[in-house]
Amino acid sequence: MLHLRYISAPQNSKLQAQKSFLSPAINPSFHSQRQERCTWVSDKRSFLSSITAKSASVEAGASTISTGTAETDVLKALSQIIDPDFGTDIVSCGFVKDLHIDEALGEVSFRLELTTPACPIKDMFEEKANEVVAMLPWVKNVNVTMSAQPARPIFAGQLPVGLQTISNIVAVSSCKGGVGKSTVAVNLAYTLADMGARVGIFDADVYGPSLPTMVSPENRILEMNPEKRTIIPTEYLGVKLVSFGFAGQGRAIMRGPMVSGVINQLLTTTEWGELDYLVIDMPPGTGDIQLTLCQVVPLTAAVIVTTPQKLAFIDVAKGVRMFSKLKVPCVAVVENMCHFDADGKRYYPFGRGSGSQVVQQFGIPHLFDLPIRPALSASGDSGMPEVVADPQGEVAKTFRTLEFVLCNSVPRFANKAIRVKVPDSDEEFLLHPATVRRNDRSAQSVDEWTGEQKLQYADVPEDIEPEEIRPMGNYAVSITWPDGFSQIAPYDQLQTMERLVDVPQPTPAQVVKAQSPISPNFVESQAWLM
Ligand SMILES: Nc1ncnc2c1ncn2[C@@H]1O[C@H](COP(=O)(O)OP(=O)(O)OP(=O)(O)O)[C@@H](O)[C@H]1O
Repeated sequence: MLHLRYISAPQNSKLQAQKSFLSPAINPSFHSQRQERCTWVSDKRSFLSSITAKSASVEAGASTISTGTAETDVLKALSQIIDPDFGTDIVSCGFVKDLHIDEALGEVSFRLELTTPACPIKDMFEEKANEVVAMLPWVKNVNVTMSAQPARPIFAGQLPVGLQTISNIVAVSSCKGGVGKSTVAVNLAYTLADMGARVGIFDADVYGPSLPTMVSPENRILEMNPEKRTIIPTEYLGVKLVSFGFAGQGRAIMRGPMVSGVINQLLTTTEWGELDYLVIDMPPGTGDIQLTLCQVVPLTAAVIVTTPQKLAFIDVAKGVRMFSKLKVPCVAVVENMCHFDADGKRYYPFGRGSGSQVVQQFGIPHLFDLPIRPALSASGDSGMPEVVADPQGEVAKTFRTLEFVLCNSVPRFANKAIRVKVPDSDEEFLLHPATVRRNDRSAQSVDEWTGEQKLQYADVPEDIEPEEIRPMGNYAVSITWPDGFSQIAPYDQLQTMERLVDVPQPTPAQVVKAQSPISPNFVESQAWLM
């Protein structure tokens, strides 16, 4: 079942991290001879798909006509529900908001605010929340509403205004044309939208834009805001759309640098508004145009589309390497047109195995097969994505699983991170400061005798920053936190914590901006090297 997949391979590090947070004290070796260093870095990139448990998780003040016991009952009941992604209960995660209790009438209402509106298990959360609260003996009526946290800006202050309110930017890429990249991009975008996310599609293919054929917006020409000199996206079924094909120019005859300029202008001057996901339909290939695009935009994740031919493997490998160099995680490979069924048999007209070879060789966690389906082609040509035309069909099911994988594989990026360096082993990784603080195993955080966790998840603000990090011999670092707490963090323990994904190096323009007084941390961070 889907639920099982949710905690599959890509989540291992998270689960391990949570285990170390929740379980009794681990036994780090205090005699490690490694010389490791911690650096405090901050690149202004906000956490994607993360939670903010800044304050007490429930707005207790909002409760009405309730006794403390009733409220405790409700919270206790809700704390049985564990978010498999964070390994923590939904109360500690800060998801429960606006709790209202009328004990006399037996009425309870609250809102569950999730990290993303496209949360694949939101229905499960809603159902479970209803169920556990309804089981309380005095409860007669439960009213649960679902909502999502607002989009979080990425590289806030360092990106063009139009991109500042986009939470996740996902590249759908292929190394050759005609393999079905646009088909995947469009159907993925509409699946995300169907899950309740605010979505945009940017068709970055200037030479052969496919988006205008695949969707049918009423307004087929992009409008300009003459005052702000910005582009207003057109829209179809709630998804915002920008394509050169909507610029009234048709296909372009342009040289590379000019193309890059046009793509960047279209992308960065668009008023996207708040988006949970921007899906970029990349131009095919791995040349300068693609590279420039990836450098301008802080990509959250990439999905690679390929066909099963052996030859395609070489091209796909190029794509994976490009994203890997840019430190963009490839979360899935879609092997399109892999087979078709006829006369009760399955045919593989392009051979088999190149997708699984990519997955094995590059450690990409998920492979999806998309068969050749006349309906997919027809829906592409008719301007209505297949997942919209046939939401219960096989294709829609595949895309729901891809959406599920994407939402759960979107890594937690380094916003402000502690860089742990292991000079003798080349090992270097980033940790979120709040994770480090939450994993403190001292007597102040964990009961020495029972192993019971005293420091609760929500006790540590998500945006906590260390004041000072000092090495202690070669086995640990001492971290001073703003509340005065001095944490001794052994390197062995740091190694078990959930790691953040490093982000692409900033472009010179970003560094220059980061040196302004508005965002000093970027540069300051480089000085934390020990
Ligand atoms: N699985 C499939 N079954 C049938 N037709 C498909 C399938 N996938 C894609 N197609 C069709 O193949 C054609 C090419 O697909 P698409 O435009 O998505 O490819 P692309 O890689 O984006 O191409 P380009 O690089 O030229 O933009 C389209 O007509 C599309 O409808």
